[in-house]
Amino acid sequence: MSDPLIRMRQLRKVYRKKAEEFLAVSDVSMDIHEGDMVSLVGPSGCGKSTLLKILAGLHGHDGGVLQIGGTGGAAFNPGRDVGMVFQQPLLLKWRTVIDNVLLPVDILGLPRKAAVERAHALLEMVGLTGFADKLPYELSGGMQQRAAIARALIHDPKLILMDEPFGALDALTREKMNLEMLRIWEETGKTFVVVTHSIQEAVFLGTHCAVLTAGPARMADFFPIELPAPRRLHIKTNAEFGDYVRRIYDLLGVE
Ligand SMILES: Nc1ncnc2c1ncn2[C@@H]1O[C@H](COP(=O)(O)OP(=O)(O)OP(=O)(O)O)[C@@H](O)[C@H]1O
Repeated sequence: MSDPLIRMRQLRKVYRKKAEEFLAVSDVSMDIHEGDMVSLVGPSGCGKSTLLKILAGLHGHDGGVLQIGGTGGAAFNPGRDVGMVFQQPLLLKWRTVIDNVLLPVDILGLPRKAAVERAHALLEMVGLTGFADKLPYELSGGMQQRAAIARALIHDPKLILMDEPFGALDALTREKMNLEMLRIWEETGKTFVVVTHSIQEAVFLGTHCAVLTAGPARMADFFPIELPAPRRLHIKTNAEFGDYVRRIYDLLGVE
């Protein structure tokens, strides 16, 4: 098998404030290969966002090993090689949808002409054809989040990090967005790491799942999810799906 895009071994992060120390992430070990869709699930405060911030290069780590980028390729540059999607779309309200999608291009100083073409193609891919010149307030919450996904892909990053991307959406829109996201993942072949509070969502989306626990912070398990592809909503009624969900409930100590 090829070298992983991301290798973590016993990764650890401590937040320090004056004399106080708080262990936010510990014992995180996993290999993430190109094209994987990894879901990170766990209770509030178990360090999911902290782990994403470490992968995004926004925080350092205090112990263990983190290697990103595999071997043979150019060095991994988080500014260029990571696309982020947050719980809120965080679109700039004075910029049109296409100009929001182009924001990373402007920030990174990349050539705009080719990027405009790519932005239109991405808007088509996320189902927003015809909305390029609208302002964010003219879009529904789900549509805004689609624009945020297009923005995360515009600079062709190697790694897409999503922090509770559908947490602010209603249940039905969230299920639709899960399907959309799987389609986008299949079309782009990119590597995704997705934080979720929802055990069902973690199982439905992931090729792999990392289960984190709090108090003390640690990784309880990391395992592949071998459910039929392409995933369709009805697999949620399969016994195998239920087995994965139960495994996570057991790891989290939920009766
Ligand atoms: N900058 C910081 N300084 C100090 N402590 C922090 C900081 N950021 C997070 N923490 C603490 O680290 C722990 C992990 O936080 P983190 O945001 O990574 O958890 P999470 O699993 O993403 O939580 P949630 O699901 O509620 O978003 C929490 O107890 C939090 O209070």
